[in-house]
Amino acid sequence: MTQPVNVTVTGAAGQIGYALLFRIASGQMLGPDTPVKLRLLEIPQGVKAAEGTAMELDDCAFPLLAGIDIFDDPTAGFSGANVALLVGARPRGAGMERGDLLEANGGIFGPQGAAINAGAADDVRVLVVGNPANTNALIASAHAPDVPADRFTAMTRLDHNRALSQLAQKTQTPVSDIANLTIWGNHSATQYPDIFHATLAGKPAAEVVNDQDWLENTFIPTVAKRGAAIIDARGASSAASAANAAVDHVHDWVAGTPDTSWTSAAIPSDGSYGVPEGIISSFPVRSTGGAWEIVQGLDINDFSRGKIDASVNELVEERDAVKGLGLI
Ligand SMILES: NC(=O)C1=CN([C@@H]2O[C@H](COP(=O)(O)OP(=O)(O)OC[C@H]3O[C@@H](n4cnc5c(N)ncnc54)[C@H](O)[C@@H]3O)[C@@H](O)[C@H]2O)C=CC1
Ligand SMILES: O=C([O-])CC(=O)C(=O)O
Repeated sequence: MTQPVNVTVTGAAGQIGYALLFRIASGQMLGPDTPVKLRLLEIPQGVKAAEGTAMELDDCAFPLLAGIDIFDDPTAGFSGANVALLVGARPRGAGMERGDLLEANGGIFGPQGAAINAGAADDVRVLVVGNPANTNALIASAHAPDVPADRFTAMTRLDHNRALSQLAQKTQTPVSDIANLTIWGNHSATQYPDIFHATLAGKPAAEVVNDQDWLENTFIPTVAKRGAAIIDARGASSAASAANAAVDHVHDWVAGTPDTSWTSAAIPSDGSYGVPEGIISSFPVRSTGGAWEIVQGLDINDFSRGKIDASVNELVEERDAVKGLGLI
């Protein structure tokens, strides 16, 4: 039997945790031949609910689930972690400014980065889901100097999947026939879903769509503001779709992306496409050999350039803000 993979999930008692843990334990994230040991990390008030979720996980009798441990201490929770899913975060409260939110999350992601640095496995791969995800990932990475920076990523796969569905519906194309869509920038309303390199059954998507008004005034805002639309409709933020995207992200990171298409993930910039080095920005990415690579050599038209720059500028502002607060 293969050695179990240790998967630490923070915010395990939250709504994404509830949708995510069962998918991981069933083998959908790491494949049908890989046993997993779950390490659930919560704040003390969340431990009892996490215990309840663990009871339900037991009750599924998943053949691949090799154990569940629950922690309220990050150092213990990340000890030996091969995969770390950082879901728990401080939500924006009434009257909270962006600086307050960044500071509150710095208090979570700084210590978690340090705990990953201290005790995670050498091959640890980190996905930050908790918002503001890109900057939280930057904070965690800054506190983990011994872990290669490219192991810290943030989730824009939900945005990518939302964009796939919107384009599929507009063009009456099966999702499986769409390739090479990209989300650029921040997981925020400034993100840029880019169809200019996408293909629909091999045909250029922008030519098939041939509707700049739809692109600018329907597609981009629908994808970028989908999170708020879900909150408005459901009375709670996206949970099952966020969990699904986390499963997709880690699955592709570990197993590799198919040759037929790239995907989107927020990873540390190497300066590609004019994105300042070190910023954790969403790019077109492929995974080979267990590492993300930015797809190179794409022509960026003026429309895309403006949109990418706007979102990247927001990331630069967030980085400067957390630097100013002494969080990185
Ligand atoms: N990147 C993305 O695409 C998406 C990100 N999100 C974000 O994911 C995060 C989680 O969302 P939900 O599960 O709906 O929230 P939730 O409020 O239902 O659950 C969050 C859980 O995290 C726990 N928690 C808080 N601080 C913690 C800490 N320091 N250590 C461990 N656990 C901690 C809380 O006790 C709670 O159980 C939010 O920040 C949300 O904005 C949500 C959807 C999509
Ligand atoms: O704003 C939120 O908490 C939810 C979110 O990130 C999304 O659905 O994209």
